[in-house]
Amino acid sequence: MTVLVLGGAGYIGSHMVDRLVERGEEKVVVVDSLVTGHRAAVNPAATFYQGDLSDRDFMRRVFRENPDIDAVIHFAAFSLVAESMGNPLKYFDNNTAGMIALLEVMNEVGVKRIVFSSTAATYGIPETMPIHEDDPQKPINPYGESKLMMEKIMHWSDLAYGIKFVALRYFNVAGAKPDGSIGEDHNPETHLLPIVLQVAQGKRDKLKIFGNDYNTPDGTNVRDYVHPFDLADAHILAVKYLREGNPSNAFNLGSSTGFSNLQILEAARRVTGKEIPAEMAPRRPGDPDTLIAASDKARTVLGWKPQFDNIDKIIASAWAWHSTHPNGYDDRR
Ligand SMILES: NC(=O)c1ccc[n+]([C@@H]2O[C@H](COP(=O)([O-])OP(=O)(O)OC[C@H]3O[C@@H](n4cnc5c(N)ncnc54)[C@H](O)[C@@H]3O)[C@@H](O)[C@H]2O)c1
Ligand SMILES: O=c1ccn([C@@H]2O[C@H](COP(=O)(O)OP(=O)(O)O[C@H]3O[C@H](CO)[C@@H](O)[C@H](O)[C@H]3O)[C@@H](O)[C@H]2O)c(=O)[nH]1
Repeated sequence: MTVLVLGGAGYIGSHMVDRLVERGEEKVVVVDSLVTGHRAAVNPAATFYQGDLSDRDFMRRVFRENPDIDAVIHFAAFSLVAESMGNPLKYFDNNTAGMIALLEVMNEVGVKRIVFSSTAATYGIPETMPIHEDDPQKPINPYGESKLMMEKIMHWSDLAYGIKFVALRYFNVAGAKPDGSIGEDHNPETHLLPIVLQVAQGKRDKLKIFGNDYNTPDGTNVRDYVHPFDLADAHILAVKYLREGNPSNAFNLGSSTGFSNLQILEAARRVTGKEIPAEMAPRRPGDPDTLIAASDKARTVLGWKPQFDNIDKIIASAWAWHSTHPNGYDDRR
């Protein structure tokens, strides 16, 4: 059997590919346009194709050349909340329209299983915390809306074409392979933890904390952090779940513990031993106050057991990457 990983040169996708290759149970094929990803992040044991998943002819060729593909794991999307507020069509085009093109080709070639990156951003401003999978999904930014549309498209494609899906709604992803060989390298970087660690490295002067007047204990946003290896394990379990003939489903993936932006800063100071200067700044548009997952459904139904259950451990793994790769993959285009 072969698994096709879309977006496997990206931050989370590269950890997925690495995990699949090290597990050694199936062949791994990667498709990535490298629009935000890095060729060097892809484990060399995987077969790599550079191209855009919305290019139907290209995707037909990938499936033709790899006839044993029986499941697709789909990470390839744009994912920046703030950017999506200013340029929503970029998100509906790459994320939502990309999903339509992909499902068309999957249906044509008869591949009927897909595990896909959804997000906590589909819930918008939750009415209760922690967030359960059947809570209302009312996104407050175009990124979250683009992902919710992808979930709905998959629902109807299941009914019409029998393409079974698992939507994995990640909360905030942070950390890296603990040996420091792969990690997070976005340009521009907008995520909290890599920015905090770039300040620790001396690459930035200070952290700007976006808003301290939220309805949270210390006024800064609260988020739930999950490690990419734990996500990768959940994807492996989700593929198994679909191969066993189970129905389409959606699962939250988080630690069920919230950390405020100030708590992340304090933890990073503790782990790195660096001062990490910071200042308060205005709110960033599109940020909900608090996002914390109820993730017992993934534990019960999929048998998911996250290993990175401690924020210091997650931050230490990210620091292993940042401190040894001050310029990331060093392949700026
Ligand atoms: N990072 C997070 O905290 C987080 C949280 C929730 C959900 N997600 C989702 O997880 C997925 C991966 O996120 P990431 O942080 O690794 O992002 P990333 O930008 O590092 O990775 C995305 C990868 O997909 C590729 N790609 C994008 N559009 C493509 C296209 N049309 N065709 C082919 N390749 C394409 C990019 O080149 C990149 O390698 C995304 O779908 C994102 O929405 C991320
Ligand atoms: O320089 C910075 C960067 C971020 N933040 C704050 O840090 C928190 C986390 O922000 P960020 O790391 O950008 O993640 P989110 O915007 O919460 O979004 C991430 O987590 C979501 C799920 O919760 C996913 O859907 C998105 O794809 C992913 O980017 C937010 O309160 C930000 O305002 C700062 O204060 N200063």
